[in-house]
Amino acid sequence: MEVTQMTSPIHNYSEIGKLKTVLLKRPGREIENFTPDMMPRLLFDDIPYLPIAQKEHDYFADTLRDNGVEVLYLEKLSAEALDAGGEEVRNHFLEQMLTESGYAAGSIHDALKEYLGSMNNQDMVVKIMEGVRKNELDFVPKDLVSCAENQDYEFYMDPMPNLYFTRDPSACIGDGLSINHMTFAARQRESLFNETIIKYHPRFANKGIHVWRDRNHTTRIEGGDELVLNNHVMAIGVSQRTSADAIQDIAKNLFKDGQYDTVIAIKIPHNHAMMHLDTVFTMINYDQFTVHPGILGKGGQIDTWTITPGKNEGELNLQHDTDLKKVLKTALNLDDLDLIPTGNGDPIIAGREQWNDGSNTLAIAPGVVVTYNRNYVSNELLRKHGLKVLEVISSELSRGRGGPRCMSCPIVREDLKK
Ligand SMILES: NC(=[NH2+])NCCC[C@H](N)C(=O)O
Repeated sequence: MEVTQMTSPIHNYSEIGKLKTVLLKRPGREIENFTPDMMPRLLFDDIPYLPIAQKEHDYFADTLRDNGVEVLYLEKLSAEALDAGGEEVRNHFLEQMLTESGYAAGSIHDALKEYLGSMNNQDMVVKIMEGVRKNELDFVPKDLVSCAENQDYEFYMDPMPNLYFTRDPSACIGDGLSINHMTFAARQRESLFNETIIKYHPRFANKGIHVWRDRNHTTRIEGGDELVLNNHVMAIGVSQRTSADAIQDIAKNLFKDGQYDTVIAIKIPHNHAMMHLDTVFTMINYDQFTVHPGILGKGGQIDTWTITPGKNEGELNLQHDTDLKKVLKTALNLDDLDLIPTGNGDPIIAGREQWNDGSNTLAIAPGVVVTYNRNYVSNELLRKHGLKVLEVISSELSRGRGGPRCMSCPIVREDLKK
């Protein structure tokens, strides 16, 4: 099924088509603005060293630019969207952000509104991302609600250190996107930036972008689980971050309003190291994939459900199978395919390199992938399988538990030639 010409500002019909436009977020003070006891709740396993993390991220962005990719930044687009939307949009965004930060009304709400409201849009966006400490406000709690706040806690608004993982709050699928209700409170506010950009930024507003599923849901889905395998097949992880309900819900929408007719739900272990499908499985060429052996059972089996439209609208057919290769070959119409094991079959190396996102590759063209340099065993194996591997530096970036695919949200890719 051929894809329409690129009329929408979003055009993403595969995991491997030549990457033309991508959304990144440069790490800011938010990745240092927390203490060790906050790490579990903020989903971090260490506290990165900001200047080096920024240097590494700039290297990542330059690697993409050097390969013809237009790099957009979340923090810039968010401020530009508020500029374009005017005072009413800015006020609604700030009120929504304060509400989702726990302050819908009251004296603390008013103090935060005055503090953030005194800034221009760029400074306000950056400050919200960095977090707001109590000592930044000239505010003395007087009423019961504000006095009852935990006085020992440093923040009114938590930092948002996971923002540089732009993969997760939204996912571009075809000429639309999902704007995600995410799983943990630490990340749930993130997709408000994406929603604001799509609604009000001149590049995206009123351009016929289809929202396959918006953030106003209780069931959860994150972009690390959403893989666009081609122009009619998706793979979505049933994971720590994405529920089966949400998968069925977006599948119905994609089938009804899009050109997608197949969603392969892949059940992976529910844990922090493998929080998304793309930490253990990515598509890197027409018939090549990375896979972490740790998700495959003794005979290589894994639970998958191939979801297709049912007889009547809104109904779904599910076909369970445990042979991943067979499921992919059938759905993608491939005679054979190459599942390349992270760590080259060594269980210790596989565990180490998966932890540091050795499976989390970003394809910028068929057979051309960006990976973390630290995963040298997996990188060497990819080269032996004919991949062109562009390594980026990662000592500080990887402390957030995400790799090149996590740190990127493809917006435009060229259609596949075959
Ligand atoms: N697509 C991905 N694998 N994203 C990785 C996100 C890492 C982040 N610390 C979290 O736990 O959410």
